Amino acid sequence: MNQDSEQDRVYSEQRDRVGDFVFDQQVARVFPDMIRRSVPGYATVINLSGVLARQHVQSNSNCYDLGCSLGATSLALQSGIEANGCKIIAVDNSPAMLEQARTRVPDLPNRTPIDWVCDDIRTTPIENASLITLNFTLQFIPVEARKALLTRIQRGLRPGGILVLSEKIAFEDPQEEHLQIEMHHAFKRANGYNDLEISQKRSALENVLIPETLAQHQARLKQAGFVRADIWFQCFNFISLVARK
Ligand SMILES: Nc1ncnc2c1ncn2[C@@H]1O[C@H](C[S@+](CC[C@H]([NH3+])C(=O)[O-])CC(=O)[O-])[C@@H](O)[C@H]1O
Ligand SMILES: O=C(O)C(=O)Cc1ccccc1
Repeated sequence: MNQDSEQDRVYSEQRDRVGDFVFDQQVARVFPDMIRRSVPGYATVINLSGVLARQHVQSNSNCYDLGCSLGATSLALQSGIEANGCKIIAVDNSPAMLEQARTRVPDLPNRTPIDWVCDDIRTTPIENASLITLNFTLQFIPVEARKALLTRIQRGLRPGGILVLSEKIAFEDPQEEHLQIEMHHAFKRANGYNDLEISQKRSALENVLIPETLAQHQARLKQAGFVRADIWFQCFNFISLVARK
């Protein structure tokens, strides 16, 4: 079990009706354990976001962590940033998540400051950015709103700026889709989730987390004005892309 959170048992009891997944207090309390046991490669993607920050963050610029949850990515960015005069703006619209993020992450002197903002990433202002992360967040935005958000992100980036986009993806080939999902479920089982937990959470996420294919992501990033978008990480049906302005 993760040292800094309770064990995730949210879907362990049989439910008559499984409602839509929400980022409420019950989820916020167990979130580090839930995401570590559910997303293959999560720690790698988050830690390496810090390496990309070291490489790309420009002095006197902003970094945005969109859908920051408890602030894991913001902390990695803070450790990675070497440039001076920067600010990290961590945005999430779940009050339960942000409340915990604010208490968990200490305000350290001589480090890039983190502003915690409770807001909808579809409308929050984005400006003077050299690095923006969407780590496992775009998948929760309604599909029809994704292009407008990516376009605003592209416009908020400085020349040379990057977007780190990490997502659960779908596959065009139904056989590959099936094999990847089976491997993901095997990963969850290996991490102690039972079949009831896996299937109830799957139902809860069905209308809430909408994965798209790599081709759909890359085409839309181009439409939003990014010059290229390259995969730098994949584990089963989870990927991370770096998109360049
Ligand atoms: N419209 C929205 N506006 C703001 N926040 C939103 C919105 N929709 C969803 N969220 C927020 O996006 C986050 C997604 S979790 C990100 C993990 C994190 N990046 C991490 O590095 O640990 C991923 C997951 O749970 O799989 C949640 O905190 C939501 O409240
Ligand atoms: O659990 C899953 O199947 C996921 O796709 C990842 C996830 C992790 C944490 C909250 C919601 C979804």
